[in-house]
Amino acid sequence: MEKNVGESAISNNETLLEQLRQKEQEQAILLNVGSSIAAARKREDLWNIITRQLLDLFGGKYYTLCLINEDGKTHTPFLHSDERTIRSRTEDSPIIHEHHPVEDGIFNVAIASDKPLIYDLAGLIRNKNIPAYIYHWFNAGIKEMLLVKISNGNETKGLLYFYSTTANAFSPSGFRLLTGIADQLGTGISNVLANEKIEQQLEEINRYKQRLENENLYLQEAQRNSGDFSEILGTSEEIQKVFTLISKVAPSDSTVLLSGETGTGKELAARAIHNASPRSKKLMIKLNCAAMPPNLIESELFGHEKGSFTGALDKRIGKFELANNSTLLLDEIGELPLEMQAKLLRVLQEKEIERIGGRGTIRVNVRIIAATNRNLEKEVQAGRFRADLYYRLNVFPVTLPSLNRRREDIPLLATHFAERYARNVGKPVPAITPKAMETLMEYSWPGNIRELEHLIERTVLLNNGPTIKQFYLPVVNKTSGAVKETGFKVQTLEEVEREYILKVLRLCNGRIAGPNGAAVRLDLPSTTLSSRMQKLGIKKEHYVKPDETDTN
Ligand SMILES: Nc1ncnc2c1ncn2[C@@H]1O[C@H](COP(=O)(O)OP(=O)(O)OP(=O)(O)O)[C@@H](O)[C@H]1O
Repeated sequence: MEKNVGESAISNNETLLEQLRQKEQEQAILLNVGSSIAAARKREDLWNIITRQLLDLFGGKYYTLCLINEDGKTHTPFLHSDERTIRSRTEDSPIIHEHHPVEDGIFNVAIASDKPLIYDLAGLIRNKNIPAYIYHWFNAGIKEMLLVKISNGNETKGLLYFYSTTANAFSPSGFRLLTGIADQLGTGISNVLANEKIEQQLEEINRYKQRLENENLYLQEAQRNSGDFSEILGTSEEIQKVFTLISKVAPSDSTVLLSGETGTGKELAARAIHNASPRSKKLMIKLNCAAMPPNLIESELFGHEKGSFTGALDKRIGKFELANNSTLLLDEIGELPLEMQAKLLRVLQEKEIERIGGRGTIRVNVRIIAATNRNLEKEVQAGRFRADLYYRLNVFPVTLPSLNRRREDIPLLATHFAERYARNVGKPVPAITPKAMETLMEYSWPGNIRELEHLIERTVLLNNGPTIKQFYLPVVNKTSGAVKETGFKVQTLEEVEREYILKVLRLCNGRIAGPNGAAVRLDLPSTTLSSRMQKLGIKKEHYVKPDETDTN
């Protein structure tokens, strides 16, 4: 009897010792895993801890860690085993599903329980209304599932599921350790989420910084260009009429519609109006309606909120907002797609804009100057331009004369450009001989002042000596302005480039950007192609048949 008492005392001691050892072991594990969790800053750190340490420790093969969403009604996988390693006969992977209901008969039960729960899957699927993911796991050969609630203090964050391919893999003896680790995971997850938020905010700040830098560059560029446009030259009666109109309209807030052939100085006139207006302290903002795909014009004009459409990675301030209390030049207004015409009209009427994806309207005070080389009246008759928008823009029309109609200004302009470009390249200013000037006077100037300017720039660069004796102009029939049939026509590189771009544009059905656009064929960024086209005076009507213009 005594011996028995002694034996049971020994065995009691051994049990106590065993329990003590187990507790010490658990504490060592808790300490080890706990310090790894405390050091975790990124999601992948936690993924590594669960995948490499916890699965083995508790006898699981796969796991999913789901967090309750802000709505409190759904949960979403936050971390899970590598999906490629899970082979299930159900094609539909529950892991990739974004939202699962909390009240699914399993999740809600497990988060309400103080202890971890073990489920036998074969038994579970005999019940009705079992969530789809249980079938998925069953089909992947899962026999048992262990669930433990994840909390941070009093806040229930979610649930950790362990899955085992063998029966009786999980044991309640590990519950104390598992609960301890789950608590640490709760804190670890909160840290990682806070860190992710900080990184996201930093990224956002960097993007804003980048955007501000871009806007700053744009403004600096506009400022630089405005220096070039400060003077409209000409003494002809035609240009004097324009001066009078500009000086009359400039001080007001009236909308101005500038028309005239390409290169006649519409943008220059717009800058002159702005510079002579009370808004001149602010920069004039310009949007070229033809130089970008129609779907981008809206966001260029009105801006967009981050994520408002695919590709809207950032919030963007539109030109209307940038031009607040200043002037907005809508260049090539005749190219504006009909749908955008309606939106522009609304803004002009309401004087408020709404960013794409924005929640409210923003009041703006913008003076509009529109420019076009199309005959807008004809465009209205052809149904390509809204009559109501035309009347709203045509408050104060100013037509810039073609160079043909102000030939007497050619010597003044040619001398001015020769001076400017010689100074630019550090050469002495060349004089233009009367004979050379005569050839300029005889030419038809389809590209107007821009063409004259480019010719002089080229000539100044190539010219040696103190005088320009000759200009290399396309050979034209003086009366008809047509090129002579000489078999071979010497063309400037710029003309060849112009023709070649036009050919490619026609080949691409007038498309500039996009996979089938001319920019791709020419291996150029579409913005570069658009600015080349602008420099070369290439207009839409040069490469799109009139009946196609509004569909392009
Ligand atoms: N009267 C002028 N005096 C001096 N330079 C001028 C004059 N008119 C135009 N220019 C010059 O000619 C070039 C073309 O002018 P601008 O860009 O204003 O023409 P545009 O009519 O707006 O052309 P587009 O319709 O092709 O946009 C510019 O470099 C400008 O400096």
